[in-house]
Amino acid sequence: MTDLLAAANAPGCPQGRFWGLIPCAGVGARAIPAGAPAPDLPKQYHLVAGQPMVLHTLAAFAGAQRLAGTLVALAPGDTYLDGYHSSLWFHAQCGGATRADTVIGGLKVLLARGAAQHDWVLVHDAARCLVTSAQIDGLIAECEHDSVGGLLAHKLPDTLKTAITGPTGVRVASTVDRSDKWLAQTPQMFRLGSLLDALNRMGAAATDEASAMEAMGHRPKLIPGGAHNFKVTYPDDFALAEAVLMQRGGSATLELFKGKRDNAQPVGNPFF
Ligand SMILES: Nc1ccn([C@@H]2O[C@H](COP(=O)(O)OP(=O)(O)OP(=O)(O)O)[C@@H](O)[C@H]2O)c(=O)n1
Ligand SMILES: C[C@](O)(CO)[C@H](O)COP(=O)(O)O
Repeated sequence: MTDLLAAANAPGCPQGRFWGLIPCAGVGARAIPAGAPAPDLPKQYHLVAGQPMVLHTLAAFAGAQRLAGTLVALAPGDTYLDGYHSSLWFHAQCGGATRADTVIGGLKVLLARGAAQHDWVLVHDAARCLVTSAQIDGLIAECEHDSVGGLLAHKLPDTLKTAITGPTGVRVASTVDRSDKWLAQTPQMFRLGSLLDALNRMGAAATDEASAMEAMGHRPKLIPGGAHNFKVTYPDDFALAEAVLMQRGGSATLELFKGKRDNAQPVGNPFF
């Protein structure tokens, strides 16, 4: 079994390898409490359960069995991760003004470092720090033989309203049928070349990878991801993420990166 998996990830494999890509170049404006000053660091570096949020995300990717490597796409000038090294991920300052720009920059770096057009890429928000290695491997297993690819998503659990804003405030305009509604999560998994083409065509209007693929006429697979795979977006979300991580034990991230800060030597990665 191990040999089979190694072969599936070998360079030149016709089925393609699997790469992680973590857009990590946002500022986290919605995570700042109303009236509070802007923090020194963007939200992905805030401490959650004792570690910078993105390290929890990276721990999940480091634990996924099928990935050949993971790229963290940082904003230009962001050196926060310089002291952290792992054979399983690397980082590059290839971020852009929008999430779509950052993903496009990351895809180009992967291609420049030897990834193939037909390789698969799993794009995942740095700020979605509760994803598990099992979910990442599960998404690969569900999508690797699909002609398009797919994404983790959560079937809408609540009644859905549209709103209208008028002189008496924000009021309900209508109630929408929720039977076919899902919340898009990440990772979102597509062939690297197809995704780059789709994002280049759609540009910043693509708030996720799937919407760019949809605009090309594709129908990505929806794979249930669960309520815990939420994106830390608003101030209250930090406490929720911390509670889930502490309930899980919270130690995997700590163990994985312990001692890797300061004077650590880069660890050789066969692909980078
Ligand atoms: N130009 C950007 C914008 C966002 N992201 C990343 O995309 C993910 C999801 O975006 P979001 O939660 O919206 O993060 P921010 O853009 O930082 O948040 P906000 O919109 O509140 O400023 C985050 O990991 C964020 O770092 C990115 O890499 N490049
Ligand atoms: C990619 C995403 O997390 C899927 O829900 C989402 O679209 C990101 O949107 P944001 O506005 O950049 O947070």
